[in-house]
Amino acid sequence: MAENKALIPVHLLSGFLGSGKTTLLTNLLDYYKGQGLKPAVIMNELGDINLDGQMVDGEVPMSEMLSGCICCTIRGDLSMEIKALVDEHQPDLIVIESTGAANPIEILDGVTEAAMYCRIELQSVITVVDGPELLQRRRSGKGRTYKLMQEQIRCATRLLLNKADKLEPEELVEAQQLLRELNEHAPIMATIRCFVDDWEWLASSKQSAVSSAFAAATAGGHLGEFGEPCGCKPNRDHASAEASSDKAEHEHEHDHDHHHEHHNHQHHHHTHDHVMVLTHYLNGPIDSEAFEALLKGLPDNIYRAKGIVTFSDTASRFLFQYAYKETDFMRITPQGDVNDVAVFIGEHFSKESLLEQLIQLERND
Ligand SMILES: Nc1nc2c(ncn2[C@@H]2O[C@H](COP(=O)(O)OP(=O)(O)OP(=O)(O)O)[C@@H](O)[C@H]2O)c(=O)[nH]1
Repeated sequence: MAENKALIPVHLLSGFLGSGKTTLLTNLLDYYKGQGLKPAVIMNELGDINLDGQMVDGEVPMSEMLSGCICCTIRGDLSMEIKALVDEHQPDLIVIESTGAANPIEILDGVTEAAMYCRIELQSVITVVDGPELLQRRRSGKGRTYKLMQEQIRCATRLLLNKADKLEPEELVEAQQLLRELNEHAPIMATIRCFVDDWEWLASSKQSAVSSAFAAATAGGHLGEFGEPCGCKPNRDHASAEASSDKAEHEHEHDHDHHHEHHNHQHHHHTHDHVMVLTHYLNGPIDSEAFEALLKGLPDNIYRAKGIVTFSDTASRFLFQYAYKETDFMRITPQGDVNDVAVFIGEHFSKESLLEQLIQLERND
């Protein structure tokens, strides 16, 4: 009988841009599949392409929520996506990877709403913390990004202190102490590439994650009325020439301020001027050295980039990742029909000058 069926656990992966959420997701999926379980995934991207989805096994049922942030602009769709996944695939569990700019407290609303339509239960909010970046942001002052990182930490029922390979022992202790100050309850594990010895520990959570995350986030008056607004800017800039007319439309659509009605709350104001996204479709192969030089020369306020590129000097295609000055290239054969594309995420950077550099790169080949 339906009433006796166990609830489907939902795990929410949170953490700032480039902290390691997709790395964790692929590890977690391997673990679940090894256990003979059938996971399903919801991936959310600010841009209109899901590059991270390329990292996920094609057999895993996946719902892609693009061009917006599930904590605000497309939050209303989240519960419907969860219901559709459950109805269509009957997964044993669902993992949601939010955008790095999302405030998880807002997503919890979407998940609780979904619980009204299908038998699911939020079991954990796992926040992946980029250790070096957290310390760097703490030292350099109290910007909005740092505030958002703090909120993501406060909401967690489990904390992964990731990129431990880039921390000195005393920095590791400092970061652990900071996490403990921000979140008294969530167990903390230091990781390299989000590798966890005990996956059972990571995915299980005795208390109801919704109530503990809400409680942690609102404890001691840390949050304002709703906490820090998310850092996402849903304004997609399609830099390709073909998309330029589209672009004006998107800017018109999204540049005004958004007001959202929250359950049991008054209006909340998302300013949406924090994180910017530039998506540029490349019109052909580019020179690998020139591209690496471009990435190397990116200004500090572009902290994340990713994409798929074809180099004129090598045969295969590459998935590239850039996070806080570190670059990774991985040879791939993309699933489906995927264009060469580069996505840049940062704060208040000049899209025009970056676009100029990209066009120059295309011209030179
Ligand atoms: N040095 C180091 N690099 C890591 C570690 N974990 C992940 N990375 C790298 O950091 C980059 C970002 O990792 P992702 O897993 O894509 O991060 P993400 O949080 O999903 O990024 P967004 O989707 O942009 O928010 C990739 O190049 C990873 O290979 C780590 O522990 N140490």
